[in-house]
Amino acid sequence: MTIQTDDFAPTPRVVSAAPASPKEEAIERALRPKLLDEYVGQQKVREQLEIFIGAAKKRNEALDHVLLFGPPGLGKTTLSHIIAQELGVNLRQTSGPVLEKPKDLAALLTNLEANDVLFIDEIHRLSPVVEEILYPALEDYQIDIMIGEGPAARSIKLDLQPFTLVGATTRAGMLTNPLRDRFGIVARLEFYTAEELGRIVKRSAGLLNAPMDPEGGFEIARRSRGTPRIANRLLRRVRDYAEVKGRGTITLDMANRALAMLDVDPQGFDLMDRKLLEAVIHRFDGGPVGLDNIAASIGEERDTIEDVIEPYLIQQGFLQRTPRGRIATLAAYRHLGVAPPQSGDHLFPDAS
Ligand SMILES: Nc1ncnc2c1ncn2[C@@H]1O[C@H](COP(=O)(O)OP(=O)(O)OP(=O)(O)O)[C@@H](O)[C@H]1O
Ligand SMILES: [Mg+2]
Repeated sequence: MTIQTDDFAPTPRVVSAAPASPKEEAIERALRPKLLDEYVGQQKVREQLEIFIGAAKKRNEALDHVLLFGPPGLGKTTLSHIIAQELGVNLRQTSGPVLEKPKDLAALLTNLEANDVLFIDEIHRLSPVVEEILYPALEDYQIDIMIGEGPAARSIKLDLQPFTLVGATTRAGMLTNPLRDRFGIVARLEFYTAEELGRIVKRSAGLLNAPMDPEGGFEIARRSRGTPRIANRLLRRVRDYAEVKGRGTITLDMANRALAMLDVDPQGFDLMDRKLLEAVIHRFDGGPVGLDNIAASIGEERDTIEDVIEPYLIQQGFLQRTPRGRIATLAAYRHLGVAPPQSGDHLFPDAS
């Protein structure tokens, strides 16, 4: 397999978890594991799916509907493809914002073959009218559609083939209850450990024919914000760097220098992460501060902060989410080399 490398074209955020360009999406597809066995990490989710998929196949039934949620780049789309592949059925793919009208969804549903997988990305963005026809489809494999217009309009019931809906969202909290209740399997994807990302980087380097020594690979893994998409992206950047500035092999030294150039710090934080922590510490005295104030202060969308930037900072213990707002922890002060305030009461909101 030959895969084009990225050049040094600047992207808005090198550790942004969203795919940067159509070109990057093509590379991602090439690096995507195809089978459950190749899917690294997420052990609990993998074990569950293995059992449920095995059982569904044995009974020749459709798998229960699956909801996948977690921050961008953790492998939701990848997993949806794997589910269809392991079931040995077709995958039809769409997304919440694309399905504008009930008939868009009806067309997809009526074309499904028995036990197929319908993947709806960003399912929290389905419009209410579309969501409405999804309910009976999920429950009874039936849809009600309107034929004709005005006084002559009437509703007819159509039977569907049994199918599996795989829904993906970065925010399970934004799903309506009736929709969430219709998923039999709910899988929350977690950030990956450095060791798991190390395995992903090693596999990708192999597919890209990029020579890499283990220390170089581990450094990339360690600084990838727990996210496979970022690991694969940093790998390609470091590979470019090693080709131009070194002898082509990704070594620890090459990784360190390339990552410094890309402003990815030893913790794996980039400029946006540091900007956020700095704002909370310097402009809001360490917090608590509300999301909207942080958003205004650093010039980012509230949603981006909530979906993309803060989950990792929170998981790593640099930021805390409290009912009164976000708080920078002692780890954040230390990381930025700022002396924590003398009275550290607000760092421990529960103690007051
Ligand atoms: N468990 C994994 N093992 C190996 N590679 C993975 C794994 N999960 C994700 N990847 C890699 O990371 C890339 C991004 O994953 P994917 O597109 O599935 O993320 P996503 O959760 O759908 O993101 P988004 O929320 O932006 O849609 C994939 O192309 C794949 O190469
Ligand atoms: Mg996706």
